[in-house]
Amino acid sequence: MSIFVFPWGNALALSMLIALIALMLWFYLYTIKPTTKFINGLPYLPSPSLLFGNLGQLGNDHPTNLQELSLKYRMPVFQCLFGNQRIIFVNSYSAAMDWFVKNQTCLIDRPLLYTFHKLVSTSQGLTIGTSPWNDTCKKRRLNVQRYMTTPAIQERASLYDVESYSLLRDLYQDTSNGESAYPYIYTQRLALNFTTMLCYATRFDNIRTKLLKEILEIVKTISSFRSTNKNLQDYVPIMRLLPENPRSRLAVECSRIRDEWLRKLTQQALNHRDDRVSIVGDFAKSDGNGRLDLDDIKCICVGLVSGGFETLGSTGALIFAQLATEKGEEWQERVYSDCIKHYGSVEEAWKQVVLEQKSEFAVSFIRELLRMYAVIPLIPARKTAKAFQWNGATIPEGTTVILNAQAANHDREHFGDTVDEFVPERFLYESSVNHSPYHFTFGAGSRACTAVNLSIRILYVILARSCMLFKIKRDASRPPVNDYIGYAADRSAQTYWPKEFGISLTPRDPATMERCFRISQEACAEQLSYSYENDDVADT
Ligand code: HEM
Repeated sequence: MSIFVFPWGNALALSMLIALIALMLWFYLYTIKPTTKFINGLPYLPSPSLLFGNLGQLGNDHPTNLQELSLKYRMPVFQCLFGNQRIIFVNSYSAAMDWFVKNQTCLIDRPLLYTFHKLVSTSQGLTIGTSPWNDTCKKRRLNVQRYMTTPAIQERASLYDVESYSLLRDLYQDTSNGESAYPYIYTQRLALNFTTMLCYATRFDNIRTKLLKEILEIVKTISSFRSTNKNLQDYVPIMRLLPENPRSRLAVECSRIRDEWLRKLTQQALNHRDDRVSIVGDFAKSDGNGRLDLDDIKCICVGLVSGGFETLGSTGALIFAQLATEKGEEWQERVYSDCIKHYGSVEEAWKQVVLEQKSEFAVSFIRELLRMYAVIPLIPARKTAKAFQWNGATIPEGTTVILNAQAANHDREHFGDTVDEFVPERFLYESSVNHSPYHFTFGAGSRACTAVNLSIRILYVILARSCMLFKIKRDASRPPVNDYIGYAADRSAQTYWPKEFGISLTPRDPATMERCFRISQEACAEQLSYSYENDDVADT
């Protein structure tokens, strides 16, 4: 018998029906209805599912699948749905120029992400790279530029010196017993030290320091919260309501640990404000009357450390992955002879490469390395700050746009048939590709990486100094993977790092190596003494 025959039953059924409709409406509005409208006139990815949008078509490797779909449907730019979020992907060199260079003022903003911005970044505030465009972000970005100018880079030449020396010293020591080493951990330390020296005047001399390991782990985990395919809760809101979301718990825990070591490093820099040069020290000496307050400085520093260390660490290791190929032996000789030609002798080259990038071949090699491996293949999302027209479509304000740098860097129409090969001479001669932007690995336009020149300089120093002193050999039992897709250890990460491989370093001439090492030891005695391990205030 049906309940509908009783008057009270009718009321109950009606309430239940209303509740059900309200629930469905809420469900639709909260988790299914796209956050922004379909953009007329802009191509789109077909067949989105109700709950996940087009995410199901992108598998584990978003950049490569987006690149393939763009080629398959002949759409360099398309809109698609990630859960209920509409996102535009830009996948070719010329479209990247149109969107991110020509229309850069329209793309100056960044969207907020649920996991990264609501869970991870609550305590330290937003870094430059993750902040929407506002007066605070503008002020911080302008201040960071002060440390990235050509004179500022020259002034901090000792940083390139001390870190490249320590890298080669340890790689040599750890492989001189006939063993091979995976250079990534060494280049990670170089990158981390580089940024912690800049910000806090502290470095890690011992590659096995516990805090160093902890930092490397935490920063990697934190950056994974910005990856497009590890954070379903960013795009499918219903996931946020699940009671035990392990990703969210991990996010909160990581941010707590990070705050703790940042507090230690900041304290250490404050303690050394009078005897060491650092961004935190600069601020402290100005007695807080400068244009930045302590919150600004903390945010700038955490942004520089996290922005710099993974990208630079990965690209640095990829130098060795290329030098350890068969052709790499020839390239080592070429860097060596080009440096001798320009600098005169090994010792002179060792001293001068931190000040001048005279070897055109080494510069072209680094550019090609950056083009080949976009270590952040999907550039962190931008948001349109104002509407603009593209190919007849109006792109409204508030739209999320992501540049697929991997696809743009491997655009056959722009780079020709050798696009997927590593050609270190590519940017050496007059050619249709030898102009800025050479590639999109640093992003482009108004929110491009602030540290392009500084990064190229340190990569140049690593390459030149390695080839001046050593012959780099691969471990045949664990050779590097060099293709631009297969090289990445985890294709679902936001920043890629190379799969494990082994190299060893054999000195070209042991006596010259010793002399060059001594030159750096003496020139950088002070910086070497800034080691975290030596500092008794480390754990205060
Ligand atoms: C090989 C090395 C590096 C690569 C490939 C790289 C790549 C990138 C990319 C792709 C972006 C986003 C750009 C965009 O949205 O268009 C970025 C932003 C940024 N990077 Fe780098 N980066 C590197 C090194 C560094 C270093 C060493 C530092 C600091 C010392 C740094 C600091 C920053 C900052 C502060 C931003 C935020 C810019 C903004 O949003 O306004 N980067 N980087």
